[in-house]
Amino acid sequence: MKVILIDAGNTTIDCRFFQQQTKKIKKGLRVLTNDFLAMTPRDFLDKLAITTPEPVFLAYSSVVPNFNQWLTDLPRWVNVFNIRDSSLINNKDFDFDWERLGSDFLAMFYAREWTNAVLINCGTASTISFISQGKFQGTIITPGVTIGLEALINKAALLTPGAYKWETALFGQNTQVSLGIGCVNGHYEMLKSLATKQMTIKSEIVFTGGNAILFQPGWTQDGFEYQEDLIFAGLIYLSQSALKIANNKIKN
Ligand SMILES: Nc1ncnc2c1ncn2[C@@H]1O[C@H](COP(=O)(O)OP(=O)(O)O)[C@@H](O)[C@H]1O
Ligand SMILES: CC(C)(COP(=O)(O)O)[C@@H](O)C(=O)NCCC(=O)O
Repeated sequence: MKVILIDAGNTTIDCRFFQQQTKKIKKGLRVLTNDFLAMTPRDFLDKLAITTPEPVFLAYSSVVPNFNQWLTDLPRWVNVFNIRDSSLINNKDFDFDWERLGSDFLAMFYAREWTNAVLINCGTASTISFISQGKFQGTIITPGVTIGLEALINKAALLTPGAYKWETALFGQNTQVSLGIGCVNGHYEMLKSLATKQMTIKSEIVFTGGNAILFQPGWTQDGFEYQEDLIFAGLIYLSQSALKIANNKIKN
C-alpha cells in the first residue's frame, strides 16, 4: 500500500512517501499552498504517479482549513487520516489543553521521545516549543523570517525583493547586507535568545521548517540540531495504529 504523509502549512504543502518496509521517508511533492489548493485531486494523484485506483493511506497535519476541505474531494479509495484523531495523543503529555494547538506542534512533539527539548519550527511563523521532563510546556509564536522581510519590503518604497541571507559582517555598508544582518541573523538571534533565556537544564535544541536552512551558520556554530523531516517523523508515529488497521483491511 502507498503511504503518503502531508504537512500542510500556510506557505507550502509538503507531501512525502513513507516506505513501510525500509521505514524511509522519500520526497514526493512540495508546492505553494495556494497552488496546491488550485489543483484537482486527480492532478494531485497524477503528480504522485498514482494513476489507477489502488490502496493509498494518507496521513496529514494541517493548519490550513481549506486544505482539510480539499481532502474531502479525494476518491474513496484514498484512506485519509488526520493526526488530530490519533489515539496516541495523550492529555498527560501536555501541561495545557492540546486541542488549542496547531497540528504542526503535535507532529513535532511526537516525532521522538524527548526529555528536555526546545523545538524551533521556521515556517510562515517561527515557533519555539518547550518540552520539560517529556511534557509539552508551551510555545512562542512570532512572524516568520520571510514574511517579516516581505512586510518591510512592501512598506519601503526603495527596498526590493531579493535573496537576503545570513551575513558574516557585524553591520552592513549597503542595503542588501544591512537587511540580511537585521532580518536573517537578527531573527536567528531572537529565536536563540527566546529558546535559551530561561534554560536551567541541558536541553536538545532542534531547528526545523522550510526557513531553518537560512540560519545554518548560526545553528552549526551554536551546536544545535537540524532535522528537516521532524514533522514527518511525528506523522508516522501518530498514524501508526490507523495504518496498521488499513494494512489489515487489505490482507483480509
Ligand atoms: N518547494 C518549495 N516551494 C516554496 N517554498 C519552499 C519550497 N521548499 C522550501 N521552501 C522554503 O520554505 C519556506 C516556508 O517554510 P514552510 O516550512 O514550508 O512553511 P509552512 O509550514 O508555514 O508552510 C519558504 O519561505 C521557502 O523558503
Ligand atoms: C502558528 C501557526 C500559524 C504556524 O503555522 P505555519 O508557520 O507552520 O504555517 C499554526 O500552527 C497555527 O495556525 N496555529 C494556531 C492554531 C489554532 O489556534 O487553532
